Amino acid sequence: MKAYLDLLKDILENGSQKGDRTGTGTVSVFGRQIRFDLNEGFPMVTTKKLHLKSIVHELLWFINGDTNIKYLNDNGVKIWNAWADENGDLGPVYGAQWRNWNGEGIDQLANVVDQLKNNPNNRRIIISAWNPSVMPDTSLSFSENVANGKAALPPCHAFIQFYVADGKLSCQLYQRSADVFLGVPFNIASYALFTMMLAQVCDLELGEFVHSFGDVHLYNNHIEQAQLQMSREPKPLPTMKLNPAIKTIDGFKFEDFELVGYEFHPHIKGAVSV
Ligand SMILES: Nc1nc(=O)c2c([nH]1)NC[C@@H]1CN(c3ccc(C(=O)N[C@@H](CCC(=O)O)C(=O)O)cc3)CN21
Ligand SMILES: O=c1ccn([C@H]2C[C@H](O)[C@@H](COP(=O)(O)O)O2)c(=O)[nH]1
Repeated sequence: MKAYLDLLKDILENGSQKGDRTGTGTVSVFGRQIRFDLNEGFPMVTTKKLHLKSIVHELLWFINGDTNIKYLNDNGVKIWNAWADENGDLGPVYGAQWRNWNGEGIDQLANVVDQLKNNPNNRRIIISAWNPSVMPDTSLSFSENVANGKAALPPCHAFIQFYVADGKLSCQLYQRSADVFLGVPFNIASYALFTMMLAQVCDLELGEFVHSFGDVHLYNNHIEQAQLQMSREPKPLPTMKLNPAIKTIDGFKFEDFELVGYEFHPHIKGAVSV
């Protein structure tokens, strides 16, 4: 995970101080890209312990088209609680856009599976979570926006393209806004896993996960945590095993994933800016 540590260093060395919506303030750079060959191990950050359970449940929750935190909370995952309304709703966030874009019955994920299987040379194999018609009004609260049919937060990982060459599946994500200490380690593992799941159900080998960033920032209250990570030696990457019996993208359950050989340095706490 040298690419991740290099990104932290780049932000600390080249970043500008920038205010932000949450009021915390960040050190920020614009326009960066990191890439991971998925044949070289599963890209889990090793310089702090990552909570894979939250990552897997969140991904299954997106795939289910779910936008209420109940499923996450029932499985002990609290990472979306701060933005949900009193009923647990987040409005039309990722799951809604992936499986039922704009409420129009457009299932982008099913279309991706179909194209990967039947038309892999296609240059239009895309999922867009970005939907201008559900952008929140930032002068209102999260729950007021949800009540108005808007998303509590606009998507950060917004645009995903898949690519097949030589029988290998690659994925590129455009992330418009990236919390490099808390969100990015989750996002890398999540999209690596998503690519592996799609490769399995579409009978493809693994290619790369390419992660492109817009505003990639370190919150000012995460600087010491980032420096501690940079002082640590990365460990070899683990291997992710998927239950080979699963042949549909909707067929995966939590028990179908096994991470083997994850070596890590101790967890590092950091407050999330809401
Ligand atoms: N400021 C901010 N950063 C984010 O990364 C982020 C948001 N907001 N809002 C929407 C989602 C929610 N995400 C989150 C929220 C919290 C954690 C977090 O607290 N992580 C801790 C605990 C992990 C756990 O409980 O499983 C960590 O140490 O990684 C991670 C991702 C990613 N997104
Ligand atoms: O998957 C995610 C979701 C969110 N983030 C971060 C990026 C920003 O720090 C905040 C969102 O705030 P905006 O003002 O809407 O940009 O959440 C992430 O890194 N990964």
